[in-house]
Amino acid sequence: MTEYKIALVGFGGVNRGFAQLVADRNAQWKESLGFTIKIVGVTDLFLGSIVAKDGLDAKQLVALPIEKGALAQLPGGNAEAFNEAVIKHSGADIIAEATFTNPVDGEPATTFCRWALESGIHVVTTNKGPIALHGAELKALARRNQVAFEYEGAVMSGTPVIRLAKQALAGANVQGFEGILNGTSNYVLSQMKDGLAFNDAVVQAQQLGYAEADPTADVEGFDVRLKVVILANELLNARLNVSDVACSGISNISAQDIAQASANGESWKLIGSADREADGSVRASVEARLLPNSHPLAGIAGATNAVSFNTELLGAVTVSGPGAGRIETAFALLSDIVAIHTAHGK
Ligand SMILES: NC(=O)c1ccc[n+]([C@@H]2O[C@H](COP(=O)([O-])OP(=O)(O)OC[C@H]3O[C@@H](n4cnc5c(N)ncnc54)[C@H](O)[C@@H]3O)[C@@H](O)[C@H]2O)c1
Ligand SMILES: N[C@@H](CCO)C(=O)O
Repeated sequence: MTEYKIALVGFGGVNRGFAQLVADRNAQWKESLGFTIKIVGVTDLFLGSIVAKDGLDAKQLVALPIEKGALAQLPGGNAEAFNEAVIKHSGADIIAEATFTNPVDGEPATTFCRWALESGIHVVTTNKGPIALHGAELKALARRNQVAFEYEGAVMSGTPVIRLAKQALAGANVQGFEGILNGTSNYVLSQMKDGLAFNDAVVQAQQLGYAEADPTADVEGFDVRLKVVILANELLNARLNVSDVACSGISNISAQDIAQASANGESWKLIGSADREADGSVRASVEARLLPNSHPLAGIAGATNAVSFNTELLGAVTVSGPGAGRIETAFALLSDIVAIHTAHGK
């Protein structure tokens, strides 16, 4: 029986959700997935850090109060976040990286991924920054060190669109995609349709664990822009940079605009899209669009996301599912570990 030793880098909503899954389901995974998980380290800027080579009690971690330096309350814990020591020296086989997404330079998460990969440790991450901004370099580093770099949760949370499009649609020739790729902004638009004010809807999305640390990234389209870059580079072999993608958000859509759209049988949606052009180049954008209610993406409500892949052989293939949420995104980390087990497991 394989036991994976995991260190959690960032212990906010997603990695706490992952600890919750371990607490509730580890015994079940032994039967259904053929492995179990031992959490051997946690490090978080706010909570501190801890290493326990014999394993930490996942239930105890889930119950940890969200207080500055809280990990110091556990035996052997420290109020300081010794990120490098936890990543390199906790004895982990896999690092689960879930710190803040930095849409500007992807740091410090990219450095965390480099430390792990250079040390021969697999990385699973839900952080969009390292992949959108440094994906090619990190994938090459993983290959050189014969370890995995997996990031299914970076796009559409627990809904497995990256693997689905790369593996199950291989040969169908994806030519482009359009989708609702941000749970927070879609939640805000849905709540505004039901009469809630923009700012109150953003606060609700934060409370539900959907929003980025700075929700400007959600409502101004920056988060979708990272996801468009990730999907276009993965599926269309594009080499897009963030600056190649024209980007605007939903903050200028008023309650009146939404009411007017409803009266006309239309809905506002924040759409990220990319298409291969006749000359082989890829054009991508993020913008709010007014869709007729008959459009397949118009009825996608709340934090649900959906993406429609335009394929040469099948036409449109549309996938919809959770686009944000703590447990939903923690599931993506589990699916990455399953992929590692399939490719590298004994
Ligand atoms: N929440 C979601 O629905 C969701 C979905 C998909 C992807 N993501 C991505 O997953 C990541 C984690 O999301 P979350 O909701 O858990 O965020 P969060 O804000 O709840 O948690 C992030 C944690 O990282 C810690 N952190 C930040 N910088 C750090 C550093 N330099 N060193 C150590 N710890 C640091 C913070 O203290 C915080 O506890 C983000 O990159 C987010 O964009 C989140
Ligand atoms: N803040 C992001 C999390 C998922 O990447 C969203 O709302 O979609």
